[in-house]
Amino acid sequence: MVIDKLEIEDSVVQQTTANALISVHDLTCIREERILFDALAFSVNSGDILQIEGPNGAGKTSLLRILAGLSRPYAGRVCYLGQDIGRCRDEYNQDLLYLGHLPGVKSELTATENLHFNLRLNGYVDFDTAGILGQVNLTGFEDALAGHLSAGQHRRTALARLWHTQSKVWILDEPFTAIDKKGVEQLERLLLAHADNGGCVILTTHQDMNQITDSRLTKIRLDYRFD
Ligand SMILES: Nc1ncnc2c1ncn2[C@@H]1O[C@H](COP(=O)(O)OP(=O)(O)OP(=O)(O)O)[C@@H](O)[C@H]1O
Repeated sequence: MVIDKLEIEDSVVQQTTANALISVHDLTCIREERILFDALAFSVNSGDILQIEGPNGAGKTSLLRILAGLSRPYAGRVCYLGQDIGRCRDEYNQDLLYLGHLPGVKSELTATENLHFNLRLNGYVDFDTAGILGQVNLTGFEDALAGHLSAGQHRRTALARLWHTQSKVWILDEPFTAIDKKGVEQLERLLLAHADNGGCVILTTHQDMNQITDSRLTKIRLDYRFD
């Protein structure tokens, strides 16, 4: 019987990371001939909140995009439930909510239309748009064009889908940007509740968090490298 190398690697990965939602193996990323990180290995379980730290340009967004399957690493692999994400793309995409630091909100649509569009795109058909927008303090702005909203309200429009999604894996690039203090606390509580309900959160932020204490966080630091 011939077993290809990937099948052998898959079985090893499944044994070594049986309980992990996400596992990362020997991940290397090179941009513009600069190694951002190499041989990175870690896993993320249900209940985990993982913060990727590091200075501007260290490679945090690059790592999140690789974890979300939006770009490919130079080497290494990312697995979801022990399977390479390239091999379980549909299942992974269904369980993944990725919010990049450009929040994917269309200026020419209203807050309601944006939320509706994003939830429908992710397969949801039955939801209370006004109720969800109320959760992010956008009551009264439901019909405002996103292009006319403040920066914080614009960001809240993007974040609103977190209050409805059933995706387990949340990958969030700078989710607190432009959000006021109360909104940050509200979002932190939502992230904690999501993790407590069996999901996981992987995020970057340059902002201090108060609700999510250090004891609740796992941190991975990327440093700016010149080699
Ligand atoms: N698609 C790309 N092509 C070429 N270079 C890229 C690409 N994406 C990122 N880079 C470079 O990789 C480096 C890391 O960028 P990245 O956005 O991952 O950093 P970051 O840690 O998220 O920074 P910040 O804290 O400023 O958001 C930067 O020098 C950037 O110019």
